[in-house]
Amino acid sequence: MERVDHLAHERNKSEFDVDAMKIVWAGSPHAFELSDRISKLVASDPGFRKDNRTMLSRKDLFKNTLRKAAYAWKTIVDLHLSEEEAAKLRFYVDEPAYTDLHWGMFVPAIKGQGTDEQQQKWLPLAYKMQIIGCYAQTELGHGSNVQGLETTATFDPQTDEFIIHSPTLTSSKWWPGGLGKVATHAIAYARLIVGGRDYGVNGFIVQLRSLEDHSPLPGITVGDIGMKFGNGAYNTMDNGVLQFDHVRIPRDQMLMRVSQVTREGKYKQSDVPRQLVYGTMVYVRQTIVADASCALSRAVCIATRYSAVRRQFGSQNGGPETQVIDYKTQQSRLFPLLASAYAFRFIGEWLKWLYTDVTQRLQANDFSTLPEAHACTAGLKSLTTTATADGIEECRKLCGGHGYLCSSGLPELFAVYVPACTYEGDNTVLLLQVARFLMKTVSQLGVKKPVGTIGYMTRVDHLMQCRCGVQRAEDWLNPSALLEAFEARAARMSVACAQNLSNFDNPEEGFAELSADLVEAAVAHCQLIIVSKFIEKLQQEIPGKGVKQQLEVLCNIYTLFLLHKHQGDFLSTGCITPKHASLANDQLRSLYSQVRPNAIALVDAFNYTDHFLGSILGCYDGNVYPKLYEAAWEDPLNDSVVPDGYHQYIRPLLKQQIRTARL
Ligand SMILES: CCCCCCCCCCCCCC(=O)SCCNC(=O)CCNC(=O)[C@H](O)C(C)(C)COP(=O)(O)OP(=O)(O)OC[C@H]1O[C@@H](n2cnc3c(N)ncnc32)[C@H](O)[C@@H]1OP(=O)(O)O
Ligand SMILES: Cc1cc2nc3c(=O)[nH]c(=O)nc-3n(C[C@H](O)[C@H](O)[C@H](O)COP(=O)(O)OP(=O)(O)OC[C@H]3O[C@@H](n4cnc5c(N)ncnc54)[C@H](O)[C@@H]3O)c2cc1C
Repeated sequence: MERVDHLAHERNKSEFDVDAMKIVWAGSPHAFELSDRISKLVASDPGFRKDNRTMLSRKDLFKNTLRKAAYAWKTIVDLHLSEEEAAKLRFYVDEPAYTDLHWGMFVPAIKGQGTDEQQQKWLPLAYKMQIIGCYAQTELGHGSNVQGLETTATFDPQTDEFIIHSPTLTSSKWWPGGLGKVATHAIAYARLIVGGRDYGVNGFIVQLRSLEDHSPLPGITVGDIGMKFGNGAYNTMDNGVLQFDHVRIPRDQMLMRVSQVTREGKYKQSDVPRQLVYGTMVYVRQTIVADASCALSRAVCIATRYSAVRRQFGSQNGGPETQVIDYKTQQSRLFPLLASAYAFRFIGEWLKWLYTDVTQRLQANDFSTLPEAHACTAGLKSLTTTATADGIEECRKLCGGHGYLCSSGLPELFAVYVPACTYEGDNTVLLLQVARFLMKTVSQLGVKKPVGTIGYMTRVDHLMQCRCGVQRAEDWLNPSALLEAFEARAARMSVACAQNLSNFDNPEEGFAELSADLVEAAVAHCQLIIVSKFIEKLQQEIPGKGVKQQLEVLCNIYTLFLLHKHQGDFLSTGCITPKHASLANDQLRSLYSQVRPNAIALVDAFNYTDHFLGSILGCYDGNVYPKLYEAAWEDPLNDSVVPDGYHQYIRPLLKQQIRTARL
């Protein structure tokens, strides 16, 4: 039977070359070809089916994840997939699993913090999955405060070993993904104690389980920490608890790139800064930013397609009702999220570039850009994950009642995504790191020239007193007007915080007292980075009919939406007047009308398969109602017409009601 495309009339309206946009979204023709091929490979293989996840018990769910991970590995080996192809395949399998931590943190930690010899020894085993690793940093008592970790690694010069020990209940490792049931090895973070002196936290490679029968090694107590938020969702992951009871490991299993302990028990610090011990977190935060656009674009794709299918009210003379996407309120909630998905895509690309650049500099012993890289990865991770988690929930509401069904894909997407606001650094804690960087920059103005993303501070005198020149709504389309408003707001908020801080005798006390304002200043700075990189992206040549114009509309929506949402900041710092704010809002409304005919094509450009989207509401052909109806009958509760428990719990009730009625 020929498939009917219920969204064809929407696709026909689009004013740009969707195939060209697909390449812009993917990043390059090569990236597009890779994503397209691998996503179709996964979608067409029943071994990667995922539509039954929310109905399985935890044990069945977990076993199914193990099966899928093993099947994915077999596919990778059988098809001789490259590293890049394998990573894409894991991405499209779309199920949190121990492999995320093995490839995403264990391997990068050895690469970033191990010496050449350590890499030569451990990486080949990890690459072939002959060992499976996790990243065991967080403890029951401490996650954010890494310096507060309690696990100890005490050097024993007699045996040339470290003794890894959990001295308290609160020092139990708690949360590491893959630890609970699978990992054979961990990078465990512990306080390095040499000759009775505490040298702070460092990473150690510790074997946890036998490679023969998977039983925990002597001195190791390990298990899963229990069910987490939502059905299915992150419960495919075995986040674990781990205690060490005087576990001995050879000295050469301390990751020794940053500091070393010699055979004689001497501690040595390399030339590299100590902060590189935190390097794996910087790497993962950068990947999380890139990932935010994937999660948000999925939710937006579902909500946009469904908003074009769904009709409510407004029928004229018995004709069709209004598509809900035509309501201005729906547009004002949905289109900023569509624009954010594109903005996060481009900031993710830029951050990847920044990370590569800082890595190359570190290799050449140039550590000058490390503080900026830390501030950018921390701040952008915080901003994009908060906006994405909120955005997925908004998309669920945009889909009305049907958005609450698991078959919409949105509840599970939210439940899987929302811990991103906490893991790899709580979002508020990370913004406070950005605020420290900003306060340091302001205090050094005139002594040290700010560069890179903080370069706008060189014009602080101008930014403190400039006036917005916008006179008509269209003037807000001028990138210089937008940039200056965002730069002035960010600079003024940072300078105001710095001035307030100077009123305190004790700077740390002042920082704690003003921390809520400091977080807002950090948000303003990070929003400026995203806006400025989107504008920079549009200064490049972008091929394809109408593609650049669409991106300009999205960039303006993203920027003016932020200005509208945070107009309190812009007004209170005097960067704009109420008249400017009102003109910005007028312009925003007009931009929504421009994006409307292109909305479906703009989400088609994500090129997601129905398998990856995992949503009846978001399916490509828009044939929503028959699919919802069919799916309802597949629920196990509908296996029988009369439910289990009828004779025990319903019938006696009904009988009792009959007797009461007769009385
Ligand atoms: C494709 C693959 C996908 C992979 C996805 C994986 C799956 C994901 C699944 C989920 C997986 C989830 C997995 C997980 O969740 S793994 C666990 C993740 N845990 C965290 O993220 C903990 C968060 N806490 C911290 O990072 C630190 O303790 C903070 C930063 C809060 C404070 O720390 P501390 O109290 O020690 O520091 P300080 O404030 O005295 O500052 C000291 C100096 O150090 C500088 N500094 C601080 N940090 C960094 C840094 N990073 N690079 C460079 N520099 C840094 C700082 O600017 C300052 O500089 P200066 O001012 O003195 O110059
Ligand atoms: C799903 C998931 C997977 C994870 N995977 C791993 C893993 O693989 N490996 C691993 O090691 N860890 C992992 N973690 C742990 C994670 O990294 C930590 O939970 C995270 O760093 C937050 O730390 P916390 O839990 O100690 O939060 P807390 O620091 O206790 O935060 C609690 C509250 O206190 C606030 N707060 C804390 N400090 C400050 C401050 N200085 N100023 C103001 N407010 C503050 C926070 O904003 C938050 O509101 C995972 C966590 C989750 C949820």
